[in-house]
Amino acid sequence: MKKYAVIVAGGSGVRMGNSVPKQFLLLHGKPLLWYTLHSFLRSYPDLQIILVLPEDHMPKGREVINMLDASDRITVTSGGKTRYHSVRNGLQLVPDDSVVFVHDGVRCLISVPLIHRCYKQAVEKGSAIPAVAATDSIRIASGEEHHVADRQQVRIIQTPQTFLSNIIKPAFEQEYSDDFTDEATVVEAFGTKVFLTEGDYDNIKITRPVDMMIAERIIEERLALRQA
Ligand SMILES: Nc1ccn([C@@H]2O[C@H](COP(=O)(O)OP(=O)(O)OP(=O)(O)O)[C@@H](O)[C@H]2O)c(=O)n1
Ligand SMILES: C[C@](O)(CO)[C@H](O)COP(=O)(O)O
Repeated sequence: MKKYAVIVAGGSGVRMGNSVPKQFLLLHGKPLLWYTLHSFLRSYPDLQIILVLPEDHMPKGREVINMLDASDRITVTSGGKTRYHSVRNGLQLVPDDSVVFVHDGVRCLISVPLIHRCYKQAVEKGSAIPAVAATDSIRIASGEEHHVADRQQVRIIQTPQTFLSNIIKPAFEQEYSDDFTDEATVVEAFGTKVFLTEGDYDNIKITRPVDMMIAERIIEERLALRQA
């Protein structure tokens, strides 16, 4: 099977509150997006990347690609109004008969074993949606009202959400809905069941400044382990 990763890095990072979009912020001296691309490039030698970038930050994105010396494996396209539109732009460049990983550019701690697990399950079942169990108490709230939910039943959803191309590409031809928070919701709305797989607690999405501190620490630990 051909392997394609659509890495969406077309957002502006409002919640991070920095004038530079968070995907270009430095972690241990390298842009956050560098780590994401590096892990996917390492995962399979025959994997191609479609990198979705903000229209007005293309040169910054190209700088990151040049740092990786893998321009023959990375194709760039521009982002859309929402994450859904950015994913759709990326998918247009994915050929049929492929396995497609859709991954947040800002989940920079993605591990190669997780990428392999998603690939294997997507080939077997058509999809692999990484998920981890909730570790906090959970309440469902509506205005002033709220009630406790059984956290054993709650899963926190991550990326790379991985699909056979003949499942995900037609699903993204649907009209956009605000309910589309990830690829799983789009594919389900199209009438196809999706399958979860074990995610990874380190695979956090860098959303707010505190996430940068956590990621910096995890990267330092990984480097120390490699040097030991
Ligand atoms: N129009 C958009 C919005 C988001 N993303 C990407 O989707 C991933 C997850 O989104 P999120 O964390 O929400 O990123 P931002 O939209 O940049 O952040 P915020 O919502 O705080 O503005 C990020 O890699 C982001 O760059 C994208 O490609 N195109
Ligand atoms: C796709 C996702 O990363 C799964 O957890 C998440 O839904 C993206 O969230 P966003 O903050 O709305 O972009």
